[in-house]
Amino acid sequence: MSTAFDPTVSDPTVVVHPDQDVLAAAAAARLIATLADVQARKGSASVVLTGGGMGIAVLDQVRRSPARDAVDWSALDVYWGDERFVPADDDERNEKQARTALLDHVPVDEERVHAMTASDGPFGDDPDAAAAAYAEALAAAARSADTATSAAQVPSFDVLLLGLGGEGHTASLFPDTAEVREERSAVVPVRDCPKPPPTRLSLTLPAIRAAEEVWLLTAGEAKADAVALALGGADPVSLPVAGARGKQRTVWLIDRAAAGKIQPHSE
Ligand SMILES: O=C1O[C@H](COP(=O)(O)O)[C@@H](O)[C@H](O)[C@H]1O
Repeated sequence: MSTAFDPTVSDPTVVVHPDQDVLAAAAAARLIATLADVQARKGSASVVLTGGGMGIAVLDQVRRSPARDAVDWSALDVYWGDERFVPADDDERNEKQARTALLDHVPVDEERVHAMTASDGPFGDDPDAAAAAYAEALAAAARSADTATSAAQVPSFDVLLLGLGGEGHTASLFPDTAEVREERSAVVPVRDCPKPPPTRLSLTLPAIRAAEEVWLLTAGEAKADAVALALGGADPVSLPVAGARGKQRTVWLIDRAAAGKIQPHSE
């Protein structure tokens, strides 16, 4: 699997901030401005949220920003790129963390908050059924969008946020797995994950690549090897984050420590 010379996705841009606090504040400002711009243009916007330390720190900064109500929260569709398949009130759940950091504090339309099902939800402890249900919800949203073709499996998300692990996972796509090779489904169940909790749900790389803008958010020296390898053109099967690209923009928003091993020619 490769993204080299793929005309349907964008080349990465890298923005390096001095430290993780500046990064979180700057990414929050960028997110507010981008969603407000999209809403001015189209009337509504969509965002795909991520879990992980930096993803949640950015939402926390959006909540704290005096500019946060530049976004019309009632005209925003909220999705997730991955979810830990645990009970709804488990602190590990990405949805719960996002609600605590931001969504519980802004007037989102709950009908437009599209969380992945929890393990105590309507499908019980069945990640296959939960993944299939999320895929169907995405396909239905794509069918109802003015700009989508009837064949679209997912909406053209306006902004899709991702984090990454030191071994190169992104969303819940881990290296050298069947899930990272998945070409047909938009959403997959993921079992036996090397990072706990072991069972998760994840968008696939083709679903991620349907986004207009993909933003990779990460900080710290522990991520520096993965960042450098991804920007150096690694194979997405062995380094999933290397395959995360947006149609219009792919932006790496990182701190100096995470940028420490980037080779000059790989930006
Ligand atoms: O488990 C997860 O981890 C990644 C990265 O998180 P980080 O805390 O190491 O930055 C995140 O992107 C993903 O959404 C989450 O489920």
